[in-house]
Amino acid sequence: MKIIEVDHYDQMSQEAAKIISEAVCSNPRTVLGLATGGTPLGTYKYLARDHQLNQTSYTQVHTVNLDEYVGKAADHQQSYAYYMNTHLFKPVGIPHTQTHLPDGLAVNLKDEADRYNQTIQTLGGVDLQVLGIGKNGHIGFNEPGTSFDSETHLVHLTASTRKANATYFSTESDVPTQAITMGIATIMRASQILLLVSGIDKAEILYQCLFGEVDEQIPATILQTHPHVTVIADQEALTIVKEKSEA
Ligand SMILES: N[C@@H]1[C@@H](O)[C@H](O)[C@@H](COP(=O)(O)O)O[C@@H]1O
Repeated sequence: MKIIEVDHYDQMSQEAAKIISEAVCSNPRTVLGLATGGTPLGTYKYLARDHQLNQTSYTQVHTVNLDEYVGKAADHQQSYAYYMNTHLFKPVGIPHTQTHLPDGLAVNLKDEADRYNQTIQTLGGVDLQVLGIGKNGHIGFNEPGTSFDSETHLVHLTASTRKANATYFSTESDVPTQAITMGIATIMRASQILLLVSGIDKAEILYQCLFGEVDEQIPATILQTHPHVTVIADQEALTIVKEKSEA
C-alpha cells in the first residue's frame, strides 16, 4: 500500500481529486467506483472545481457506486443517488445513463444485487475505486463478518453504522435498516483503490486496516492484499499509526 500523508481534510480532498482527474484525463473512458458519506464530499467539490477551471471532460466516464439504501427512491434527498447527482454527476456533467447505483426500490432486492454485479462486469470492471471506511472497518456497507468472497448483496445495517449515518437523517430511526452493497470480492477486483481517511474518529480503524491481521471481522484489512492501493490520510487519522511507530 502506498500511504500519502497530508495535513488535513482539505488537503486530502485536493490530493484525491488530483488522482481521479489525472485518471480521467489519461483514460476518458475510465470506470470510476465511487463512495458516499462525509469523507469524499471535499474530493467531489474539488473535482467539480477542476472541471470548471480546466474543462476536464467526463462525457465518456462511467461510474458505479458502492451502495444504496433500501427503500429510498433515486430522487429522495437521503438516497445515495441524490447525493451523487448533487455533488458530482451534475457538476462535472456525467451523462445520467452512464451513472450506476443499485435500485433501492427494486421489488426483488436479491435479483437487483445480482443485476448490479452484472452491470459492473459488463462495464469491464472498475478502474479506480474510491473508498471511505466505517469506524467498525466496513467498506461499502460490508459489515464485520462479511465473507471476503462476497459479491454484491443485500445487507442488514448494524446499529453502529445506522448511528454513524444518523447525522444525515432527522432521527436515527429514519436511517434505513437495509442496503445493497458491492461485495468485498467485487471491490477487490478494482484495478486501483483510493482509500480516503480523515479525522481522529478513524485513527484506530486506520491502524487496524493497515497493520492488523487480515480478518473478516475487520473488512478493510483485506485491502492489505490488494496490489494497488493508495491511502490518503490526514494527521488526525494517522495519530495511532504514528504513536505505535514511535513506540
Ligand atoms: N456506505 C458508506 C461507506 O461507503 C462510507 O465509507 C462510510 C464512512 O462514512 P463517512 O465518510 O461519513 O465517515 O459510511 C457509509 O456507511
